[in-house]
Amino acid sequence: MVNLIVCGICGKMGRRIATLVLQSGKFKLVGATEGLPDCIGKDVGVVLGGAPINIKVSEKLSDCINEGDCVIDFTNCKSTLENVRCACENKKSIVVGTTGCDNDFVEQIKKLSVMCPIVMTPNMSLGVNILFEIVKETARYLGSDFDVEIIEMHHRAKKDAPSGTALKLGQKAAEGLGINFEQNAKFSRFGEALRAKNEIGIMALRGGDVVGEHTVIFAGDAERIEITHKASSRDVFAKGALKAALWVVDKLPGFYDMNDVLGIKSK
Ligand SMILES: NC(=O)C1=CN([C@@H]2O[C@H](COP(=O)(O)OP(=O)(O)OC[C@H]3O[C@@H](n4cnc5c(N)ncnc54)[C@H](OP(=O)(O)O)[C@@H]3O)[C@@H](O)[C@H]2O)C=CC1
Ligand SMILES: O=C(O)C1=N[C@H](C(=O)O)C[C@H](O)C1
Repeated sequence: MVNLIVCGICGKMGRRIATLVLQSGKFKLVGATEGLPDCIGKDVGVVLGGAPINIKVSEKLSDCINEGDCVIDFTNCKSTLENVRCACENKKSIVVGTTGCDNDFVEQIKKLSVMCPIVMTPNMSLGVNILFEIVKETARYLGSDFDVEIIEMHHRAKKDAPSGTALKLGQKAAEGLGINFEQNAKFSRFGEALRAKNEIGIMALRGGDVVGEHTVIFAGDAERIEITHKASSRDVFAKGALKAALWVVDKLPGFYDMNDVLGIKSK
């Protein structure tokens, strides 16, 4: 049984993770945190729409960290960094799903991972993690005669763009092509925009309640490959996060991703 703390319990992902945890025989929910003032101090069971379970929503991870073995964090960059620091200083493991953070954030998380095991990935679904590898391999086979374009669509409440997943898909395509992603990424187009060789285009659409959709297009002369992943429920991410928590809880300090959790060997 893994004693789990969920950060961002009143958010879209936090709610689904905590609900699945309460239905699972492998986890015990021992703590939760939230930034929303209306949610802090409430009973977690009530927050999730059920009966009280005698666990209160804390304002800070340091208020409940002693109870847990592992933390799952889907919040925002500032809060995630504080939570990773707190987990590592207390020798706990942590799974991070937060996206939209800059390179400096990633470097700081990597530095902290010398103290505790951290799984961090922009997408915890099995399908997308397979897609990452398919995209890398497809780019490698097709080479630079095929133009790579990435389109993502998410719900109207998503705060960051493009999605962390779209960025990682771009990185995977760049790896397959043997080029630098940052130097070749082209975010949206407007006005004069003749396509450069090796450009990797990334477009973000927002609207409605779309859970998460990503399409990678390889456009050649007279033929085109389009590979799409559509998530129709946040449970695919929540189940991936729980799989990561079960995996990471007894690991040595280090920085891990879903390939480690799922046993995917990137070629
Ligand atoms: N890796 C993956 O598989 C996935 C990643 N994500 C990413 O996860 C993140 C969260 O997504 P989602 O759940 O949809 O977003 P939400 O905005 O619905 O939830 C985030 C929650 O975290 C809360 N929060 C803010 N500050 C703190 C704090 N200091 N302590 C605790 N909680 C805090 C927010 O409160 P407030 O509203 O007050 O800020 C909010 O309730 C995003 O970056 C998203 O892109 C999402 C789905 C899958
Ligand atoms: O904010 C979301 O909802 C999602 N965010 C992740 C991302 O930015 O890649 C993953 C998923 O597509 C849902």
